[in-house]
Amino acid sequence: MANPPLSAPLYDRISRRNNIPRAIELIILFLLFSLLLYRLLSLKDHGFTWVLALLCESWFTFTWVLVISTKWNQVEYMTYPKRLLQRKLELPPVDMFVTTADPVLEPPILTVNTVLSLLAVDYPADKLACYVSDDGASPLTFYSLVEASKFAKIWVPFCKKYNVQIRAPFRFFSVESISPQDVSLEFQQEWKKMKGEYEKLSQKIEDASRRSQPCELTGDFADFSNIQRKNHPTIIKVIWENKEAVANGVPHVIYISREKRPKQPHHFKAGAMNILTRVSGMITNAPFMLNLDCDMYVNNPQIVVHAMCLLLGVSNERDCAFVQSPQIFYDGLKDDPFGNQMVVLYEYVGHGIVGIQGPLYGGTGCFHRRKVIYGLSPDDNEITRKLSNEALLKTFGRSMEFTKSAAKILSGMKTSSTGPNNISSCTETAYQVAGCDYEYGSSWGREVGWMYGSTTEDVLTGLTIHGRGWKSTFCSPNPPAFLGCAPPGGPATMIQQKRWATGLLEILFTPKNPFILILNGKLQFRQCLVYTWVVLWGLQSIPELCYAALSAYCLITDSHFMPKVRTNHHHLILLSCGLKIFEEVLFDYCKRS
Ligand SMILES: O=c1ccn([C@@H]2O[C@H](COP(=O)(O)OP(=O)(O)O[C@H]3O[C@H](CO)[C@@H](O)[C@H](O)[C@H]3O)[C@@H](O)[C@H]2O)c(=O)[nH]1
Ligand SMILES: [Mn+2]
Repeated sequence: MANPPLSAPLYDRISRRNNIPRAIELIILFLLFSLLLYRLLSLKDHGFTWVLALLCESWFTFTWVLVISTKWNQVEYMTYPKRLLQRKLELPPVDMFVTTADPVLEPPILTVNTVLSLLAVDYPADKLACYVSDDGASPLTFYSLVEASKFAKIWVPFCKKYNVQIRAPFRFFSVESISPQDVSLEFQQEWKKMKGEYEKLSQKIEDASRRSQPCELTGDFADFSNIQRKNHPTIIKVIWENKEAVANGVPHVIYISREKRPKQPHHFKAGAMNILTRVSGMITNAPFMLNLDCDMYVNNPQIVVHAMCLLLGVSNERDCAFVQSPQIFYDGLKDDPFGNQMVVLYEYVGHGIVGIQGPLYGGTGCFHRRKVIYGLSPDDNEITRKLSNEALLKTFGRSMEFTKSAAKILSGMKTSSTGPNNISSCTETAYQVAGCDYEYGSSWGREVGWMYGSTTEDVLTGLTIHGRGWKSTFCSPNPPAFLGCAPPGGPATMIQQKRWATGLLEILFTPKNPFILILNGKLQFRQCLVYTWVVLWGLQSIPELCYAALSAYCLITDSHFMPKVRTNHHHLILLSCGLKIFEEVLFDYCKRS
């Protein structure tokens, strides 16, 4: 096939045809309204149960309206990495962030795999830097990363030479078995060697985790001696520096454990992300940033190029503040009984949001434009005012070096990755911006960076960005960009959902809540409905619980809260249930086919 012309678009935005689901959803809405009307008309003949049923059903109808609006225009993006590479542009630098917080709950071997998969992506290594934030200040995590970066020097070339698909070794060696027919002898030998080396690495980490200290706390490890997890100074270590800026080498690896003091708020992940942003701003200052949770590895090595198709390919930057990939989990339970895979959320609701103002920021698997994180609006008329020294110091804090680097980003100046031999010197100044009193009096967490005030900092941060008038895009290449590790179900899932429900409700009590943002006119009306649905998600449990309890109550008291079958309305209810089931089956069918 002939190559497409160089001017061919880097992506396509495709609207899904969903007329049948739309029709079904509208019929269900009609039936819900009929039920409400029926209840209202016959309310005086019944007592408390009907009032309660009416209240619950009103809530369900309200959320159904929000859901219909959300799912109405479903959109997909197709990206064409080959076209981007064909253009032979100089690809922009990307800073890659990984957050980890607890070496027990998040075993370092997982973090190591995430980091290795990032180091091995198909993108020029001299344009990449990987920053790991460790909120656990754990010498074990640091030790594991040091060992992993040694392994990376053979792993990365191996992956690139054989174009390995899965570049997180623990998955590669567990999923991919070599079949002698279709691979060369050379590959088989290297595969065995690599497997042996990876086993040695995991054994080392495993042994280290059994000891009270992974190794002697001297030399590079001296900073970890006599510290407490919640009370220690900043530790920044350049684990590996790609000194000669080799495009085929291993990207820089930098370890950061921010300062923690018992009385200072640390703002959980949002705080960690802001430190990563600042420290990387002092060192590589890439215009794009990818962030991953430590338990989510890169499953599609082309993902950075896919994301660049969107970030560089949009005719107006306003259409793409960030590129979000779906959260997909490996090794889920059969048939996903706890809904951990969030299939409906991403497949239907998610694609609907993509068709409005763009996907919500999901906290992981997302590429941000650094300048958007620095508070820029799509058509910022005040940029010169923002760039005055005084304004910069007020917004970004007292570091002159950092404000200089922020000014470069805000003014759109090209920031190349730092040349050879200067990363280590930058880390000296980076200590200042990682201290816990640095943000005091600045706009971090309020106007710039990841937002504080909610444990679901991701939704709040994305909302703030949409509230400034930006749109976002969705990138779901095949194979999936990233794969994560879902809680196994049971209590772990419940604790996580409780945290999300609380965090989402907290958003209502911040000045960035969707109802305030809509007033300034930049958050689109239907996007505001999406956020309303999302932040009220936790409250849905109240009417659901009441509705479920109603049937039990009616059984005990020998009453009823559903229209009696002998009345004329039973067919409506049956029809509504039937349609709902039909819709689910249809969706399931469409997805599988
Ligand atoms: O004080 C903290 C707490 C958490 N984390 C990291 O934040 C990430 C997410 O935390 P986790 O406890 O795994 O939360 P989940 O509920 O699994 O995460 C989902 O929900 C979060 C809040 O909405 C998002 O930030 C995440 O990206 C999203 O995957 C992990 O990498 C943690 O290591 C920190 O760095 N510091
Ligand atoms: Mn998690």
